Amino acid sequence: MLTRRRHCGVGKPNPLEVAAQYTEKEKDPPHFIVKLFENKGRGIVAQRDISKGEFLLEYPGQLISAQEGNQREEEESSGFRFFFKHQGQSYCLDATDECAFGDRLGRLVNHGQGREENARMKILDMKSHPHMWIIATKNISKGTEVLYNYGVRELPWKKKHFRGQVQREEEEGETQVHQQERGTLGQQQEGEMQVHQQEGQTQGHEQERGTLGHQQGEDIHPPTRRDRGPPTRRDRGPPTRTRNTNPPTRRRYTCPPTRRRDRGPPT
Ligand SMILES: C[S@@+](CC[C@H](N)C(=O)[O-])C[C@H]1O[C@@H](n2cnc3c(N)ncnc32)[C@H](O)[C@@H]1O
Repeated sequence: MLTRRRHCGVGKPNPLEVAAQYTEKEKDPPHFIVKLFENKGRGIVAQRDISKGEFLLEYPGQLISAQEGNQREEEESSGFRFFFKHQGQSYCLDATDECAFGDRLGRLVNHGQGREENARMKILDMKSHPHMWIIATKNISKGTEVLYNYGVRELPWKKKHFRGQVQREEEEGETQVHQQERGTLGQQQEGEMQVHQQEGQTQGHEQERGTLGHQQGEDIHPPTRRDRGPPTRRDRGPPTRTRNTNPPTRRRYTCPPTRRRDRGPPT
Protein backbone atom coordinates (compact mmCIF):
# COMPACT_ATOMS: atom_id res chain seq x y z
CA MET A 1 0.00 0.00 0.00
CA LEU A 2 1.44 3.33 -0.98
CA THR A 3 1.52 5.87 1.77
CA ARG A 4 2.31 8.94 -0.22
CA ARG A 5 1.06 10.11 -3.57
CA ARG A 6 3.44 12.17 -5.60
CA HIS A 7 2.68 13.73 -8.90
CA CYS A 8 4.81 15.02 -11.71
CA GLY A 9 2.96 18.02 -12.93
CA VAL A 10 -0.74 18.69 -12.99
CA GLY A 11 -2.74 15.51 -13.48
CA LYS A 12 0.31 13.35 -14.12
CA PRO A 13 0.86 10.53 -11.66
CA ASN A 14 4.39 9.72 -10.64
CA PRO A 15 5.52 6.97 -13.03
CA LEU A 16 7.40 5.17 -10.33
CA GLU A 17 4.33 5.03 -8.18
CA VAL A 18 2.33 3.73 -11.14
CA ALA A 19 5.04 1.14 -11.79
CA ALA A 20 5.04 0.04 -8.17
CA GLN A 21 1.30 -0.52 -8.28
CA TYR A 22 1.48 -2.68 -11.39
CA THR A 23 4.47 -4.55 -10.02
CA GLU A 24 2.63 -5.23 -6.80
CA LYS A 25 -0.23 -6.79 -8.74
CA GLU A 26 2.09 -8.50 -11.23
CA LYS A 27 0.09 -6.95 -14.04
CA ASP A 28 0.81 -4.79 -17.08
CA PRO A 29 -0.84 -1.53 -18.02
CA PRO A 30 -3.63 -2.20 -20.52
CA HIS A 31 -2.48 0.03 -23.35
CA PHE A 32 -0.07 -2.34 -25.10
CA ILE A 33 -0.58 -5.09 -27.62
CA VAL A 34 1.59 -7.82 -29.08
CA LYS A 35 2.33 -7.49 -32.77
CA LEU A 36 4.24 -9.81 -35.04
CA PHE A 37 7.11 -8.22 -36.97
CA GLU A 38 8.94 -9.65 -39.88
CA ASN A 39 12.44 -10.74 -38.90
CA LYS A 40 12.10 -10.05 -35.22
CA GLY A 41 9.06 -11.95 -34.08
CA ARG A 42 6.70 -10.53 -31.53
CA GLY A 43 7.02 -6.98 -30.33
CA ILE A 44 5.07 -4.56 -28.20
CA VAL A 45 3.09 -1.68 -29.63
CA ALA A 46 1.53 1.24 -27.76
CA GLN A 47 -2.22 1.52 -28.09
CA ARG A 48 -2.34 5.10 -26.96
CA ASP A 49 -0.05 8.09 -27.02
CA ILE A 50 2.53 7.91 -24.26
CA SER A 51 4.51 10.76 -22.74
CA LYS A 52 8.22 10.82 -22.13
CA GLY A 53 8.98 9.54 -18.67
CA GLU A 54 5.93 7.30 -18.34
CA PHE A 55 6.27 3.84 -16.93
CA LEU A 56 5.58 1.34 -19.70
CA LEU A 57 6.08 -2.24 -18.55
CA GLU A 58 8.00 -4.30 -16.06
CA TYR A 59 10.53 -6.80 -17.34
CA PRO A 60 9.37 -9.83 -15.37
CA GLY A 61 11.42 -12.85 -14.48
CA GLN A 62 12.97 -15.03 -11.87
CA LEU A 63 15.69 -13.11 -10.09
CA ILE A 64 18.84 -15.19 -9.92
CA SER A 65 22.55 -14.51 -9.73
CA ALA A 66 24.39 -13.68 -12.92
CA GLN A 67 26.42 -16.82 -12.39
CA GLU A 68 23.31 -18.95 -12.38
CA GLY A 69 22.04 -17.05 -15.40
CA ASN A 70 25.24 -17.77 -17.28
CA GLN A 71 25.00 -21.44 -16.45
CA ARG A 72 21.48 -21.51 -17.83
CA GLU A 73 22.64 -19.67 -20.94
CA GLU A 74 25.36 -22.24 -21.46
CA GLU A 75 22.80 -25.01 -21.21
CA GLU A 76 20.32 -23.27 -23.47
CA SER A 77 20.28 -19.72 -24.71
CA SER A 78 16.82 -18.24 -24.47
CA GLY A 79 16.90 -14.57 -25.43
CA PHE A 80 14.87 -13.81 -22.30
CA ARG A 81 17.61 -13.38 -19.73
CA PHE A 82 18.46 -9.85 -18.70
CA PHE A 83 21.79 -9.42 -16.94
CA PHE A 84 22.53 -6.39 -14.84
CA LYS A 85 24.57 -5.08 -11.97
CA HIS A 86 22.95 -3.41 -9.05
CA GLN A 87 24.53 -2.13 -5.88
CA GLY A 88 27.65 -4.19 -6.45
CA GLN A 89 25.82 -7.43 -7.19
CA SER A 90 25.45 -9.15 -10.53
CA TYR A 91 21.99 -10.45 -11.29
CA CYS A 92 19.98 -12.05 -14.02
CA LEU A 93 16.25 -11.71 -14.51
CA ASP A 94 15.24 -14.87 -16.27
CA ALA A 95 11.94 -14.49 -18.11
CA THR A 96 12.39 -17.60 -20.20
CA ASP A 97 9.54 -19.55 -18.69
CA GLU A 98 6.46 -18.94 -20.83
CA CYS A 99 4.28 -20.66 -18.30
CA ALA A 100 5.25 -18.30 -15.52
CA PHE A 101 5.80 -15.10 -17.45
CA GLY A 102 4.05 -15.56 -20.78
CA ASP A 103 1.35 -13.06 -19.93
CA ARG A 104 3.81 -10.27 -19.10
CA LEU A 105 4.51 -8.10 -22.10
CA GLY A 106 7.74 -6.52 -20.86
CA ARG A 107 9.64 -9.64 -21.88
CA LEU A 108 8.58 -9.15 -25.51
CA VAL A 109 9.99 -5.67 -26.03
CA ASN A 110 12.48 -5.75 -28.88
CA HIS A 111 15.86 -4.09 -29.25
CA GLY A 112 16.12 -0.68 -30.84
CA GLN A 113 18.95 1.74 -31.24
CA GLY A 114 19.57 5.27 -32.33
CA ARG A 115 16.48 7.20 -33.29
CA GLU A 116 14.14 4.25 -33.06
CA GLU A 117 14.97 3.69 -29.39
CA ASN A 118 12.16 5.14 -27.32
CA ALA A 119 12.49 3.44 -23.94
CA ARG A 120 15.06 2.36 -21.44
CA MET A 121 15.39 -0.10 -18.62
CA LYS A 122 15.51 1.27 -15.15
CA ILE A 123 16.47 -0.66 -12.05
CA LEU A 124 14.33 0.02 -9.03
CA ASP A 125 14.41 -1.49 -5.59
CA MET A 126 11.07 -2.60 -4.31
CA LYS A 127 10.80 -4.56 -1.12
CA SER A 128 14.54 -5.11 -1.10
CA HIS A 129 14.66 -6.65 -4.56
CA PRO A 130 15.65 -5.02 -7.81
CA HIS A 131 13.01 -4.75 -10.50
CA MET A 132 13.50 -3.78 -14.12
CA TRP A 133 11.04 -1.22 -15.35
CA ILE A 134 10.80 -0.04 -18.92
CA ILE A 135 10.36 3.72 -19.07
CA ALA A 136 9.60 5.94 -22.09
CA THR A 137 12.55 8.13 -23.03
CA LYS A 138 10.52 10.13 -25.52
CA ASN A 139 6.92 10.68 -26.46
CA ILE A 140 5.58 7.54 -28.12
CA SER A 141 2.68 7.78 -30.53
CA LYS A 142 -0.13 5.30 -30.61
CA GLY A 143 0.78 2.44 -32.96
CA THR A 144 4.54 2.76 -32.39
CA GLU A 145 6.62 -0.19 -31.29
CA VAL A 146 8.32 0.11 -27.91
CA LEU A 147 12.07 -0.43 -28.26
CA TYR A 148 14.97 -0.23 -25.86
CA ASN A 149 18.65 -0.83 -26.37
CA TYR A 150 19.64 -4.29 -25.18
CA GLY A 151 23.16 -3.04 -24.56
CA VAL A 152 24.91 -5.86 -26.35
CA ARG A 153 27.79 -5.23 -28.67
CA GLU A 154 26.89 -7.80 -31.25
CA LEU A 155 23.36 -8.73 -32.04
CA PRO A 156 22.90 -12.40 -32.83
CA TRP A 157 20.08 -11.84 -35.31
CA LYS A 158 22.37 -9.67 -37.40
CA LYS A 159 24.79 -12.53 -37.90
CA LYS A 160 25.23 -14.48 -41.05
CA HIS A 161 23.00 -17.53 -41.19
CA PHE A 162 20.81 -16.26 -38.40
CA ARG A 163 17.28 -16.88 -39.61
CA GLY A 164 18.72 -17.83 -42.95
CA GLN A 165 19.85 -14.35 -43.75
CA VAL A 166 22.78 -14.57 -46.08
CA GLN A 167 23.74 -10.98 -45.85
CA ARG A 168 25.42 -9.90 -42.71
CA GLU A 169 24.11 -6.48 -42.02
CA GLU A 170 26.78 -5.95 -39.47
CA GLU A 171 29.35 -5.73 -42.22
CA GLU A 172 27.40 -2.83 -43.64
CA GLY A 173 27.88 -0.96 -40.42
CA GLU A 174 24.30 -1.28 -39.26
CA THR A 175 24.94 -2.90 -35.94
CA GLN A 176 26.67 -0.28 -33.98
CA VAL A 177 25.17 -0.56 -30.56
CA HIS A 178 25.15 2.32 -28.22
CA GLN A 179 25.69 1.39 -24.67
CA GLN A 180 22.83 2.31 -22.44
CA GLU A 181 23.49 5.63 -20.90
CA ARG A 182 23.06 6.23 -17.29
CA GLY A 183 19.83 8.07 -17.09
CA THR A 184 16.79 9.17 -15.23
CA LEU A 185 13.15 9.09 -16.00
CA GLY A 186 13.39 12.28 -17.94
CA GLN A 187 13.83 15.77 -16.68
CA GLN A 188 10.33 16.09 -15.34
CA GLN A 189 10.97 13.18 -13.01
CA GLU A 190 14.29 14.28 -11.62
CA GLY A 191 14.28 14.63 -7.89
CA GLU A 192 10.99 12.82 -7.58
CA MET A 193 12.09 9.28 -7.87
CA GLN A 194 11.43 8.01 -4.42
CA VAL A 195 8.19 6.25 -3.60
CA HIS A 196 7.57 5.06 -0.09
CA GLN A 197 5.66 1.98 0.80
CA GLN A 198 4.46 0.60 4.06
CA GLU A 199 6.09 -2.77 3.78
CA GLY A 200 9.19 -1.72 2.00
CA GLN A 201 10.66 0.91 -0.17
CA THR A 202 10.73 1.61 -3.81
CA GLN A 203 13.83 3.56 -4.53
CA GLY A 204 14.82 4.78 -7.92
CA HIS A 205 18.42 4.49 -8.88
CA GLU A 206 20.34 5.80 -11.73
CA GLN A 207 20.40 3.08 -14.29
CA GLU A 208 23.25 0.68 -14.19
CA ARG A 209 24.13 -1.00 -17.38
CA GLY A 210 22.17 -4.08 -18.17
CA THR A 211 22.18 -6.40 -21.09
CA LEU A 212 19.87 -8.94 -22.52
CA GLY A 213 21.43 -12.30 -23.16
CA HIS A 214 24.87 -11.44 -21.88
CA GLN A 215 26.30 -11.19 -18.49
CA GLN A 216 26.70 -7.55 -17.72
CA GLY A 217 29.92 -6.19 -16.37
CA GLU A 218 31.91 -3.04 -16.15
CA ASP A 219 32.63 -3.61 -19.77
CA ILE A 220 30.08 -5.28 -21.92
CA HIS A 221 31.41 -8.71 -22.57
CA PRO A 222 32.52 -9.78 -25.99
CA PRO A 223 30.14 -12.10 -27.77
CA THR A 224 30.17 -15.65 -26.61
CA ARG A 225 29.33 -18.88 -28.33
CA ARG A 226 25.73 -18.58 -27.30
CA ASP A 227 25.38 -15.30 -29.20
CA ARG A 228 25.95 -17.12 -32.40
CA GLY A 229 23.29 -19.69 -31.72
CA PRO A 230 20.53 -20.34 -34.16
CA PRO A 231 17.16 -18.69 -33.71
CA THR A 232 14.77 -20.47 -31.47
CA ARG A 233 11.21 -21.24 -32.38
CA ARG A 234 10.19 -18.55 -29.99
CA ASP A 235 12.11 -15.99 -32.00
CA ARG A 236 9.73 -16.36 -34.85
CA GLY A 237 6.65 -16.05 -32.67
CA PRO A 238 3.11 -16.90 -33.64
CA PRO A 239 1.12 -14.72 -36.06
CA THR A 240 -1.39 -13.34 -33.59
CA ARG A 241 -1.79 -10.18 -31.65
CA THR A 242 -3.05 -11.69 -28.49
CA ARG A 243 -1.20 -12.10 -25.25
CA ASN A 244 0.22 -15.44 -24.34
CA THR A 245 0.47 -16.16 -28.00
CA ASN A 246 2.68 -19.21 -27.99
CA PRO A 247 0.80 -22.34 -28.91
CA PRO A 248 1.63 -25.35 -26.76
CA THR A 249 3.89 -26.81 -29.40
CA ARG A 250 6.18 -23.81 -29.22
CA ARG A 251 6.78 -24.07 -25.54
CA ARG A 252 10.20 -25.31 -24.73
CA TYR A 253 9.66 -25.18 -21.04
CA THR A 254 7.18 -27.26 -19.17
CA CYS A 255 5.25 -25.69 -16.33
CA PRO A 256 6.67 -26.30 -12.91
CA PRO A 257 4.32 -27.84 -10.35
CA THR A 258 3.46 -24.39 -9.07
CA ARG A 259 3.39 -21.09 -10.83
CA ARG A 260 4.83 -19.23 -7.96
CA ARG A 261 7.08 -16.49 -9.19
CA ASP A 262 10.31 -16.68 -7.41
CA ARG A 263 11.30 -13.22 -6.55
CA GLY A 264 13.65 -14.34 -3.88
CA PRO A 265 17.24 -13.32 -3.65
CA PRO A 266 19.65 -14.83 -6.10
CA THR A 267 20.69 -18.36 -5.35
C1 LIG B 1 13.28 -10.53 -25.31
S1 LIG B 1 12.96 -11.31 -26.83
C2 LIG B 1 11.86 -10.18 -27.58
C3 LIG B 1 10.60 -10.84 -28.09
C4 LIG B 1 10.80 -11.69 -29.32
N1 LIG B 1 10.78 -10.84 -30.50
C5 LIG B 1 9.76 -12.79 -29.42
O1 LIG B 1 9.06 -12.89 -30.42
O2 LIG B 1 9.66 -13.55 -28.48
C6 LIG B 1 14.51 -11.08 -27.62
C7 LIG B 1 14.59 -11.71 -28.97
O3 LIG B 1 13.81 -10.99 -29.92
C8 LIG B 1 14.50 -10.88 -31.15
N2 LIG B 1 14.77 -9.46 -31.42
C9 LIG B 1 14.71 -8.46 -30.54
N3 LIG B 1 14.96 -7.29 -31.13
C10 LIG B 1 15.20 -7.55 -32.41
C11 LIG B 1 15.54 -6.73 -33.52
N4 LIG B 1 15.67 -5.42 -33.43
N5 LIG B 1 15.70 -7.35 -34.71
C12 LIG B 1 15.56 -8.68 -34.84
N6 LIG B 1 15.25 -9.51 -33.82
C13 LIG B 1 15.07 -8.94 -32.61
C14 LIG B 1 15.79 -11.67 -31.00
O4 LIG B 1 15.55 -12.97 -31.47
C15 LIG B 1 15.99 -11.68 -29.51
O5 LIG B 1 16.72 -12.80 -29.09
